[in-house]
Amino acid sequence: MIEEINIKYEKVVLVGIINQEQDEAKSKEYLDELEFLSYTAGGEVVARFTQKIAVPNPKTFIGTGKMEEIYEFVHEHEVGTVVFDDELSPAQQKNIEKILKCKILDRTSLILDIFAQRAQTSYARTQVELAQYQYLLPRLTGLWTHLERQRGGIGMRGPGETEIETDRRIVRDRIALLKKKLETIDKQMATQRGNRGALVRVALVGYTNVGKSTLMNVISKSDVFAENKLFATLDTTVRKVVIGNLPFLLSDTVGFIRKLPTQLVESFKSTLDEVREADLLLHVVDISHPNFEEHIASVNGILDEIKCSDKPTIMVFNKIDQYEYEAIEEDDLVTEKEAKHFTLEEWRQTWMNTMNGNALFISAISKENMDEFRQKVYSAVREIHVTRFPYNNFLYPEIAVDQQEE
Ligand SMILES: Nc1nc2c(ncn2[C@@H]2O[C@H](COP(=O)(O)OP(=O)(O)OP(=O)(O)O)[C@@H](O)[C@H]2O)c(=O)[nH]1
Ligand SMILES: [Mg+2]
Repeated sequence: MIEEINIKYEKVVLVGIINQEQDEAKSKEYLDELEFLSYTAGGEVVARFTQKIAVPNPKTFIGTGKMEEIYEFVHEHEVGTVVFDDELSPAQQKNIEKILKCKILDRTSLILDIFAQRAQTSYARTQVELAQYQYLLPRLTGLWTHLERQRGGIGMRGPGETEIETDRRIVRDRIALLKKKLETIDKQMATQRGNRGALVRVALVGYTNVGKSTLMNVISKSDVFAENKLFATLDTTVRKVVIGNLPFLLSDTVGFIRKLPTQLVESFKSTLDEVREADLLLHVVDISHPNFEEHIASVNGILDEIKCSDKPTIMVFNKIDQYEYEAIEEDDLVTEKEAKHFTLEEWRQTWMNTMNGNALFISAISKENMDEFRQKVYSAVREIHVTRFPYNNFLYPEIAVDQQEE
């Protein structure tokens, strides 16, 4: 018998909405990303459904007609999972499940699922487990328990409610336990970080799949797992890197994403501490991605959330080898120039021009502009170093990095 070696992908259907905040094009981009997320989680997207809806239906998120359409498709094609791009309330999730009679996920639960799949170390697993239980807790409520309890009285005190209460207690206990476990690990990690001594600390941050690990491998000549899936990295890797004559610590960490579940931000506290305690951030951007400006905004939002937006930052625009723009024909006087028509040179003249030279354009894969990258990082690290250790200056006289390389 021939063994089946192909990975079995689950059939998945995506659902998104179009409204004032997200027009058709935006909605498509979000669904593209959701498709990539589904694929990373092991799902093959067989159809997408979108609905123009100003205010989501409080009970079922989308309208009845659209729901019927999805129901028919799902049952005709034996689809097991429907993924919504937006966060569903526990009640909505339950209602939709009843109607569609299949597994219902939203963006948050999908991301949590990927994290769960990819968590390697017991530390990462504990963090993910905590986030999952926090997501689960409000969803343990029976749909009507809230109302029932308010009404109380005869016939409303059933075993159902008690069961839910017991379940909830178990989950709460588990959450408390996991939090304690993480606290202990956090303390250990803080000590470890403290033991790393006086070296300047640099952290790679950025949207998922932009090439942080690849860049880490290139500059530290290490071998960090990189692949074309989302959230390849969950644990932080720290390497000592020497550029010119200057040693510093470089950490590669979990990538960010639009609407990163808050439960994850919270439980990945220690992983993110690496970013919080860094002296310098290298914000890596995939400039070949049509949505890269929005990615930057998402990352900045999370940096803000973890109080890191004031840190010295170098913007590293990666994947220039893959950058493409749409040319406007010279005799085309109608098409208005937008972001997708910019050449790299034109991009440099936009807001990037106001970054005081703290914007770099590289390719970690084809190693373009790596000398400029090294020189820039070297200068920034050196500046932090000599400010911190003014008497140590003589150890590191300024040098031109490229002359020192191999
Ligand atoms: N064309 C091109 N591809 C690149 C470049 N840098 C990285 N990649 C590819 O982009 C994909 C993602 O790279 P990673 O290094 O895993 O990205 P990451 O930012 O660490 O991703 P997460 O850990 O998931 O957050 C891989 O397939 C890399 O080969 C580049 O400069 N050019
Ligand atoms: Mg990575």
